[in-house]
Amino acid sequence: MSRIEFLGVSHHFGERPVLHEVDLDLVEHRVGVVGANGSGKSTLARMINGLVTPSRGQVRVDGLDVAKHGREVRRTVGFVFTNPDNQIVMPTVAEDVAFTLRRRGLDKADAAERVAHALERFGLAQHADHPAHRLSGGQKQLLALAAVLVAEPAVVVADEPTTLLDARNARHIGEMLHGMPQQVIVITHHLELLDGFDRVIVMEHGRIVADDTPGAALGAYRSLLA
Ligand SMILES: Nc1ncnc2c1ncn2[C@@H]1O[C@H](COP(=O)(O)OP(=O)(O)OP(=O)(O)O)[C@@H](O)[C@H]1O
Repeated sequence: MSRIEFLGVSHHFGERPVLHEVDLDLVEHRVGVVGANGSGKSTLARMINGLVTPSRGQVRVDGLDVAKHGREVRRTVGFVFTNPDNQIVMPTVAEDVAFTLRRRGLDKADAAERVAHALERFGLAQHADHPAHRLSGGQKQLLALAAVLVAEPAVVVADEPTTLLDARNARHIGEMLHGMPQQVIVITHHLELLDGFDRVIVMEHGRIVADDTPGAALGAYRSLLA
């Protein structure tokens, strides 16, 4: 597994403080992050691959300061957004999955094989040449995940990947995330997604208020919500 460290991380957007002195050392296979709306989860997640740079402190991935080595870190950390429409950039399903690989300079035959394998794995093979925007919401989320995973990142950060999905597709994406060999960091309001995870972090007002096994952490979170 990779090692993701937050060292004294604070953040503010303009005048608004969003994270306060966060210290974390994440080495587990599956880590969940929960918390009320606006508690700072997405900001925390985005710092892992440099989409947000902390106002103070440092985030490191395998010892590399994300603020200084963003490009290198993004080869290790794949990011799945809540809304797949923000992530789909090419006209067809296969082209979208191939896009990351093309940017990495893979030769055509090698890339085509990896794309075919990714589409197969995510049940999208029969849609390879279809327009990506015509897929259903669940299929789009699968496409977004396939497009990230085809590059074989060591870490996948997924920010509320099931929020837009119906229960069946949410379960499917949940199973995918759970079964992946990669280190997975999942931000979610769907607490059942975190069953069997190794560690769950609870955030409130930009602070970590619980950090434990899913049972204990989610118990603490439910008490907070009550
Ligand atoms: N780019 C931005 N500019 C200004 N404020 C922002 C920006 N992004 C987030 N915020 C603010 O930072 C705070 C934390 O937002 P964040 O998205 O990290 O929370 P969250 O826990 O992921 O919330 P949710 O569960 O609603 O997605 C919120 O008050 C939000 O309005």
